[in-house]
Amino acid sequence: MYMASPSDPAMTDEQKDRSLRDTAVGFMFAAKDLIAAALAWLFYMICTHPHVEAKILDELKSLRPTAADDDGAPVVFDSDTLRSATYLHAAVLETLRLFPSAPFEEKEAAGDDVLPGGTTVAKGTRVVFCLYAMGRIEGIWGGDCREFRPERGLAPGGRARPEPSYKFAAFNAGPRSCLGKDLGLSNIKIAAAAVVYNFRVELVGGHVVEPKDSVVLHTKNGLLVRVKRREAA
Ligand code: HEM
Repeated sequence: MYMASPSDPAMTDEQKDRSLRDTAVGFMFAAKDLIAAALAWLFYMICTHPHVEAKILDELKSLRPTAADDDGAPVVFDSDTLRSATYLHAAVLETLRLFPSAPFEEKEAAGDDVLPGGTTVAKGTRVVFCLYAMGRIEGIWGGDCREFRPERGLAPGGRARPEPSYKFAAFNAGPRSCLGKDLGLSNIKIAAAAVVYNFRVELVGGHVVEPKDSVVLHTKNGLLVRVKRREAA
């Protein structure tokens, strides 16, 4: 698809090459860094919210694993099976709300415009906004916006309750939003489900976990954990 795109006839060959190169680099970063960062924060949340870990585990136990542990091999779940894991899905999105893997977003005004708050922006102005901060604004998420609460993303009865993309913008919104959203979420859930089901992950005592100031929201000092097989935990 990307070899055929962009199809804008006004683009020069050089611009097309550059667009293709940038997209390829984007895919590499997306597949590696954004998913890895999201997984680190998800496990930080799981370690610090044992009741969430218990709920994810209960949900996984209610599903049919893709590979059983008859021979002692770890149990895994595929993406089709995990489609009904709505609590795990909500926990991943809640993690991305508080710790968006891409914490900043940048836009350039295509023409003179006025932002909803009344600020005027002239054509060509670059506007940078911080998704990390947006996840912590009471006016957007309510008084408990700093709490990690997967239930926020669930309707009564446990069904997923999607938020508008302009409110939950971890995958960007509008025509340039993330093309790998479903694949990314699916990768995160497959990895998280396999680890949570088979292992107990505990933070190493005294290890300080805080965001690193960078274009991808990594943890500043990594995430030091102890991992134990569940039956031995
Ligand atoms: C947790 C995982 C991911 C997150 C949080 C994420 C987030 C984002 C964000 C915020 C953008 C907009 C960037 C910008 O405006 O400059 C974006 C764009 C994009 N993402 Fe992802 N992404 C993830 C995973 C993936 C994966 C796995 C792929 C592909 C395999 C992917 C492919 C892309 C592509 C191709 C774009 C550019 C779309 C365009 O400009 O038209 N992403 N992503």
